Amino acid sequence: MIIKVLISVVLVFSTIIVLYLKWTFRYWKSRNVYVPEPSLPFGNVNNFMAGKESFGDLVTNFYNTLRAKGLPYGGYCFAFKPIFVPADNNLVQHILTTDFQHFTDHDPFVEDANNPLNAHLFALTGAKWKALRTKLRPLFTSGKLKVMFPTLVDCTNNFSYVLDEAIKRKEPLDIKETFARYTIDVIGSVAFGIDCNCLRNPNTEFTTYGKKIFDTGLRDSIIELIKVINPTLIKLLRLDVFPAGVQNFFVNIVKETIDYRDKNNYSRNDFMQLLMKLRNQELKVDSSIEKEETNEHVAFYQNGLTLEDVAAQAFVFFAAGFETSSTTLNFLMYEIVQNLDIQEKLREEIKTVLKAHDGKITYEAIQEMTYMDKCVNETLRKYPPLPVLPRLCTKDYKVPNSDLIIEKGIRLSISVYGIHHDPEYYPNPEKFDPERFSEENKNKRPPVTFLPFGEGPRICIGLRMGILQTKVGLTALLRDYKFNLNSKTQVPLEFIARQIILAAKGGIWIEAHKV
Ligand code: HEM
Repeated sequence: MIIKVLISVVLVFSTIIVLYLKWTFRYWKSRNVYVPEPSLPFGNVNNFMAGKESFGDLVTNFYNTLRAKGLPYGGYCFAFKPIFVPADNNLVQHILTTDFQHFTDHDPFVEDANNPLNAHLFALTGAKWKALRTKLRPLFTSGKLKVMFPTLVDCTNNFSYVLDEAIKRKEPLDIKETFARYTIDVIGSVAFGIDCNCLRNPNTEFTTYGKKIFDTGLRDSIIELIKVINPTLIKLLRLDVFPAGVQNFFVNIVKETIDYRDKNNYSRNDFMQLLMKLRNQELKVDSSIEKEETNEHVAFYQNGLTLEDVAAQAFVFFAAGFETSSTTLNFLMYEIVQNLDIQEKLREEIKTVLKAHDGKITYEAIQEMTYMDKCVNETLRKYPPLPVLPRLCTKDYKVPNSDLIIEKGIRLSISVYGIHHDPEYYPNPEKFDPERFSEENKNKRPPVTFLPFGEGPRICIGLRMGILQTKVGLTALLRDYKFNLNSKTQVPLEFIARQIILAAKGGIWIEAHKV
């Protein structure tokens, strides 16, 4: 009897879910917006949920379909939730910049005392985001970066340790691994004030937990699904957004660092010191910025950052900074081991510029390397580390030249990868051609067609730092070594399906030789 009742309850419950899903699948059709036919159980993301397709590929394919059909936008269904995808350049510009006040957030934010790391800049929403962004802005001025510059250069010293060892053993190198260890050394040092020394010792806790952040699997797809269905469920179900141990590791490191510096009156030129100043309210917010803010924001300024706020920001600098930059270096290397003429031209520029700076890698020398700038930009175009920009509609929005209203609460996916590979903006998009970024060619393209760092008020706050550490790493390497592609690398590349950040299947393997 009980079993019969249970079966009936399950049947009724499943029928309600199926009917509800089918009803939500009609969301876009009922508004005359193009949507590929959604199917049970997850609408248009069944392949993503099964790990067969990356989220980046999913959105890129959809963007390409919209462009092929000549449509300015379309929608897809992530289970219950309708997602909006703009494909028209003007509309993308409106969303990211002109009409930003309707799209201020990345994701709905879940405030949760059990997950203090959640309160980082990328995740925060509305007034809190704006207030914190204003507070953090002074940390990233070129003056501050110049002060941190010697740390970046110091971190390159250990490249030789890894490369010379590989040369001695006649072994190829998984270059992504080497670059990740370099960028962990840089960000660990500038964000946490800790000499991680990962290039010399690959088995530090920083490497383990750093990699864990991006070791995405089925668990992350499920968390993503729960976030899409209803983010507050994360809090209710007491789910940890980050893999086991990550939270404790980063919060404890920050506590220990702050305690040590406070007790020993010790200070360093790094982000941690600046964050500590914000905590103690020593770092003044620019008064012109303060005037722009509403009372709500000003009230938020009046409190310094809490220890958890500091931990969350140091964490996001680390998470957002190390994998993105090492990914850029990784794909840049992939291109220059196949285009040896470009590698040689880069090396020539490095030699010439460094000669004029007494052989030293200085901040000014890096700014003079214009060909390197083009190569880094072309890498970021062809391989944007974040292939999709997320946005949340925070205020109903009428799409220009259309009757469609994007309702508050609707999520958006902006296909950076799709735009960067759109032949209308970048003819022959699979060709690696740094000259696309000559001043003349840049000026020919419409705005918002180069989005590796996003755009508008929510643009990457660490943009200059990311570019700088990529260029410093590349300068040190090409000054001293030549590189070839090893046959272990899969050509053409395939991207790993479950990764949020673009990553090559099987890694990129290279052989190093002394110059
Ligand atoms: C090549 C390196 C990097 C790339 C490609 C990159 C890319 C991005 C992108 C695409 C966004 C989202 C922007 C948007 O929504 O419009 C972002 C946001 C962010 N990035 Fe980066 N990033 C890089 C390096 C860094 C570094 C070095 C740091 C810190 C030290 C950093 C910290 C952040 C933070 C805190 C945000 C959130 C900003 C906000 O929501 O206000 N990033 N980044």
